[in-house]
Amino acid sequence: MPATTEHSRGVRRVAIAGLGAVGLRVAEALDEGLPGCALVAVSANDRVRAAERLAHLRCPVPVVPVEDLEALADIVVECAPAALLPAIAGPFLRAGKTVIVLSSGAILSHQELVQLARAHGGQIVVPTGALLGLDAVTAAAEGDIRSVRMITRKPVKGLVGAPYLVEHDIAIADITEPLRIFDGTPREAAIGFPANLNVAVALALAGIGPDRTRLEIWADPALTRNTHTIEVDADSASFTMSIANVPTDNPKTGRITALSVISYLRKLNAPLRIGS
Ligand SMILES: NC(=O)C1=CN([C@@H]2O[C@H](COP(=O)(O)OP(=O)(O)OC[C@H]3O[C@@H](n4cnc5c(N)ncnc54)[C@H](O)[C@@H]3O)[C@@H](O)[C@H]2O)C=CC1
Ligand SMILES: O=C([O-])CC(=O)C(=O)O
Repeated sequence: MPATTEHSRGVRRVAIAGLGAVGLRVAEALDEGLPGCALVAVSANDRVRAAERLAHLRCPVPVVPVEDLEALADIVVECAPAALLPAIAGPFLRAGKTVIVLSSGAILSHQELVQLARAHGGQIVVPTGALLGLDAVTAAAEGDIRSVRMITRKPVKGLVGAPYLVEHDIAIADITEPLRIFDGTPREAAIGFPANLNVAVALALAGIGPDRTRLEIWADPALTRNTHTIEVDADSASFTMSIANVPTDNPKTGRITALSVISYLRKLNAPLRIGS
């Protein structure tokens, strides 16, 4: 029997759960064509509106409830509100399939999903998303990382309404100077800023974990972009990296987030694959 090649593996059927800033952009890229991948279905909160948002695609796909996605697809891109992560990921992992998780903060409170993946041969993929350099951090983690620190600066409108601000009675709507609103760990931030700090949890999972990684969050009225700076000190290297994200229509989400998913899907079948 001939060896299986990339070419003969067939097309991977991709579903998208959540048709917001990330989901629609990924759907458009799949519709334009990513070699070896085909968009087969999406889930959305409002099915009529979702069908309208998909109407410009060359090949519109069905809009189905999240529980119906697994029967239709090999891979699901989770880009929905964080609370839906178990409902979206569970069926795919139980079937030994792949889940690309954007709401990475929710992984911390749903470790059972990692157990499910282990038990059934599935895989949870956390793409670099709105961050950068997770390849360097995971490489450094193969050695000894002494410290990881992240400083996030966001425009006010990217932070308003976060549960941490409400609970601690921190008003940022009228600030005129940058204000440090949080100094703690990604584990604490995942609870206090569920729609803002997925990147900090991804960094923590890549490096030294959600309790040893240090995180500061600043609200900055002069900023128009979400910016993240990472400082890593390891026995293999020290590095500092920064990214300033152009927001999408959703001020909490940078444009590069969807592009990170698209590049991951493109790499799945690429004859030359750059970056780990
Ligand atoms: N890992 C990373 O680097 C980043 C992660 N994120 C996270 O990714 C996720 C998606 O982000 P965005 O696309 O910006 O959010 P979004 O708010 O623009 O879109 C989420 C979509 O999910 C839909 N939805 C709500 N209930 C649903 C249901 N029951 N079934 C299916 N869909 C439902 C909403 O209608 C909305 O269209 C969020 O959790 C966000 O925090 C965002 C940016 C960066
Ligand atoms: O962390 C997130 O979920 C989003 C974010 O900061 C960004 O887009 O820059």
